[in-house]
Amino acid sequence: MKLTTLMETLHIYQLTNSMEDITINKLEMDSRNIERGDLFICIPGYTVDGHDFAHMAEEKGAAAIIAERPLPVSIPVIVVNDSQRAMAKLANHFYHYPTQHMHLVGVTGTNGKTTTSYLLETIFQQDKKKTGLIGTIQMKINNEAFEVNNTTPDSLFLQKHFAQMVDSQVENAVMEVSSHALDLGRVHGCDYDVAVFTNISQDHLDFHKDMDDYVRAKSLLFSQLGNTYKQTPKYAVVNRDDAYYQTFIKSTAQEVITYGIEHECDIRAEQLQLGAKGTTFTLSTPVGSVEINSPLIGKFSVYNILAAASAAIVSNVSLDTIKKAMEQTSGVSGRFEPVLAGQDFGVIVDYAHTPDSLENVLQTIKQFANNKIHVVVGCGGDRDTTKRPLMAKVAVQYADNVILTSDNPRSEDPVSILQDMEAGIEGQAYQVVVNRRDAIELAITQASEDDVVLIAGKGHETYQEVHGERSHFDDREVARECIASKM
Ligand SMILES: CC(=O)N[C@H]1[C@@H](OP(=O)(O)OP(=O)(O)OC[C@H]2O[C@@H](n3ccc(=O)[nH]c3=O)[C@H](O)[C@@H]2O)O[C@H](CO)[C@@H](O)[C@@H]1O[C@H](C)C(=O)N[C@@H](C)C(=O)N[C@H](CCC(=O)O)C(=O)O
Ligand SMILES: Nc1ncnc2c1ncn2[C@@H]1O[C@H](COP(=O)(O)OP(=O)(O)OP(=O)(O)O)[C@@H](O)[C@H]1O
Ligand SMILES: N[C@H](CCC[C@H](N)C(=O)O)C(=O)O
Ligand SMILES: [Mg+2]
Repeated sequence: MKLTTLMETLHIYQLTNSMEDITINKLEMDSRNIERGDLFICIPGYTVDGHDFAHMAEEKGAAAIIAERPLPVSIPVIVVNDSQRAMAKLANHFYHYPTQHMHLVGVTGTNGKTTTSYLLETIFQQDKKKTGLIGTIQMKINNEAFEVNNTTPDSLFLQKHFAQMVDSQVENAVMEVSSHALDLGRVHGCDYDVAVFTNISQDHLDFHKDMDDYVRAKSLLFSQLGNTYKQTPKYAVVNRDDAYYQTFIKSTAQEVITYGIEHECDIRAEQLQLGAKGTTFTLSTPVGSVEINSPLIGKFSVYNILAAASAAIVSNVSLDTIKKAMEQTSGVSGRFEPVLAGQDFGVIVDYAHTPDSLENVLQTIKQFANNKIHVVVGCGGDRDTTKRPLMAKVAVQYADNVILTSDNPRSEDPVSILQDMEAGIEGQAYQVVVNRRDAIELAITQASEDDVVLIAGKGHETYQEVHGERSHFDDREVARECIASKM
């Protein structure tokens, strides 16, 4: 694309050199990936400043640079106030506004985004749609999976892959929208048709200054809904049972659909029966009622089903299709995933890494457990430190045998993370085993018939990051190995 054409989307900028006759090969925010003819966008990051790599980009053949200040290079520099924001607009323009050509659902909230997104993808596939999905575990285009580094990647990645989805005839896409992404403008220009709110509880207070700031960031998905190009109806899908529901409703000028269990709302789960092997309820909606028999377990799973079903209903999917999809799905990788290796006790791997999700999962296990509950849990390093004592407190409140261990300590000292966790425990018994494999092994060794071992925090993850080094680690694999050596 001609640089002059690309720049039509930016209205306020200064230019240090003529940009006539420059053709842009692709947009790039990382100097290490620059190829001849690319437009390099300098982003001031949390670790380094992209402006410091302008020389490298020039040497590698960049045709021009977007920056927040003039730079000593000989290629044209286009100076903007906010290069993240400019990048989102340029990426959208460069890839021809791909989200205008699909039905796009964004899911935000503290817990349940990944699960709700997968449930919705299953419903859309049951509805015979070509689908796209972007989230914590991976990106999917129809049934092909691709790796992602963030739950909600940067705008360049997003628009590029939305364009790939358009090329693959994707009709319906669903994505998780993290509070970081909303705050950093990664999703500016994404033309959502439906915004879904799951719930709010404490997380990410390292990044956001307090809960109000965190909720404000999440609510941007709703305030920005319809703030785009496609003139189609937009819907805000809101959990009526969450304490913050009003904030999300008031943030949007679009049509609101509420869902829930406890309160009067548009889409509701009635005659709810929570069982150890699955859940049954009547999905009561403005377009009729249908009975759902889901293999998913726990009240929190019902909320995820309701969120997905509500988004599907406003996306014109029939109740019959929703029912079929919800009865066939076997759940999401690493979310309340049982490890079945012939043992006479239960082992569950779950991605609970917040106080609220840990409490939900332990409450669910407690409801059905016939014997002792063991929990192996840690907290991530370089993340919200205030959730550490709270997670430990929840663990001792519900479990009979608590083993505190390492999650992904990242750059932090594993022992000091554990000390932060221990500060939340007053008087109750617990064990500390720094090495995660040893901790899992201990729990499995100590488990007796009909006990349940919950291995929390890492779910689908297939690595562990200790002292900044990543190595292969999969809770499910380790659990299987420990069960095998016990038998
Ligand atoms: C705090 C944060 O969000 N960081 C994100 C940010 O990284 P950063 O600011 O450290 O980037 P940086 O390394 O300083 O680099 C700045 C710029 O210089 C460029 N650069 C750098 C080196 C070089 O040699 N040349 C060069 O051009 C980089 O490409 C970049 O454009 O930009 C990166 C690229 O987009 C992100 O991958 C990275 O996410 C990191 C991995 C991260 O951990 N983010 C978490 C906090 C996050 O965003 N989580 C949310 C929510 C998770 C959930 O609850 O589900 C998510 O959406 O994933
Ligand atoms: N609706 C819910 N309410 C509370 N807890 C939930 C809910 N759904 C799932 N959980 C718990 O939270 C964990 C994470 O679920 P999920 O991956 O779906 O959430 P997420 O919002 O995508 O998380 P992340 O922010 O890490 O991407 C699950 O393993 C489970 O323990
Ligand atoms: N999206 C979350 C995932 C946390 C998962 C946990 N295993 C950890 O590494 O802290 C985060 O980046 O904070
Ligand atoms: Mg997720």
